[in-house]
Amino acid sequence: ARMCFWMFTGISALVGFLLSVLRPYIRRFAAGGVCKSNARLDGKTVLITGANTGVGKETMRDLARRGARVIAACRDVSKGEAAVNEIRMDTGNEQIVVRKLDLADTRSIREFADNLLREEKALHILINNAGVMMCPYSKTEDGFEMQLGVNHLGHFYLTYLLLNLLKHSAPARIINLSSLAHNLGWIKFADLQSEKSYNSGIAYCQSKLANVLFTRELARRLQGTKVTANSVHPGTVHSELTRHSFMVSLAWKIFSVFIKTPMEGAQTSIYCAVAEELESISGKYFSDCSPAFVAPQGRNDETAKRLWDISCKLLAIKWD
Ligand SMILES: NC(=O)c1ccc[n+]([C@@H]2O[C@H](COP(=O)([O-])OP(=O)(O)OC[C@H]3O[C@@H](n4cnc5c(N)ncnc54)[C@H](OP(=O)(O)O)[C@@H]3O)[C@@H](O)[C@H]2O)c1
Repeated sequence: ARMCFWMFTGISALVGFLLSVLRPYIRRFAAGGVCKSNARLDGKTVLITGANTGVGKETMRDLARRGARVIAACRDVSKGEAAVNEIRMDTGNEQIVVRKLDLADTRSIREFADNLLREEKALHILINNAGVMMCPYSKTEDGFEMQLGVNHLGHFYLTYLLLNLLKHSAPARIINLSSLAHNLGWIKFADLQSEKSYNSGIAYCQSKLANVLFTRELARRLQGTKVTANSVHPGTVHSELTRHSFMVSLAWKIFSVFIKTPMEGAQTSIYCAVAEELESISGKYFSDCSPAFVAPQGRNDETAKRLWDISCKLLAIKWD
């Protein structure tokens, strides 16, 4: 027992020492790609969902610095106001507004879109960023499983309602926050809403795969419109996303040296929003500001079309 104790202590000390020496190098590696574009966004309007915290907030900070008018769509307006006030002070940009949007309620999405269409003359960049991960089983106001409902169906519906404005404002860009987790996902057509069995991890991966498939099919349908659609993996990022899973939250803390800050995590969204070389690139999936590997199930056009049709049916919309 004494030998085990000393071995454990020795190995821990060695690992601790190595980590402290290597920390700056690991951090540089973990930070990933950086958006190098200096493009300005004066006169452009950007909408970011879930902009009050995490990746969305840092994306807002950067795009506000570039002069954009930013609409921060948040389900909790007071949290949104706090984030926006901080960013107004930080960037000097006074053209940032908060609007209420609950993606777990199609009535809220409709109200949000109606107001936006009344108030805004143009929309150049839509960033479907909000997300929920591994929450206990629950349903949205419309009875959809929460992760599918918020991460996929909510953004699908929002995009549908705002698409004409984006087309009128073209060139315009749509950016959907997906995840590396899409690799582990599959679309459970026989039990899309996880009514027969629910696993919070499987449901999250399914919703993130749905983001990739939606982007793919949307890009195909948008050909020739000068509206592009791409999806993004922000990296593994310190944020509030892990709030529902103690184990994931613990893992994030233990491996924190490998995990991006929200500003590092925002780089790929920012890149997709502003990079000049992406003006006509559509239907791709990006990570670390570069095109990245898409799992075979995320490249399946049949699945993408089937998911599209089912999403329209669930939302009772006709989107040809
Ligand atoms: N963090 C990562 O490691 C990671 C990795 C891969 C992909 N992603 C993706 O990146 C995106 C941003 O995640 P994050 O890390 O920044 O997470 P976060 O800090 O938890 O932020 C998520 C945002 O979504 C909002 N939201 C949740 N449910 C909503 C609803 N029903 N209606 C409207 N807004 C809602 C949250 O609002 P409240 O503050 O009011 O809850 C919050 O503003 C997500 O789509 C996530 O899946 C993150």
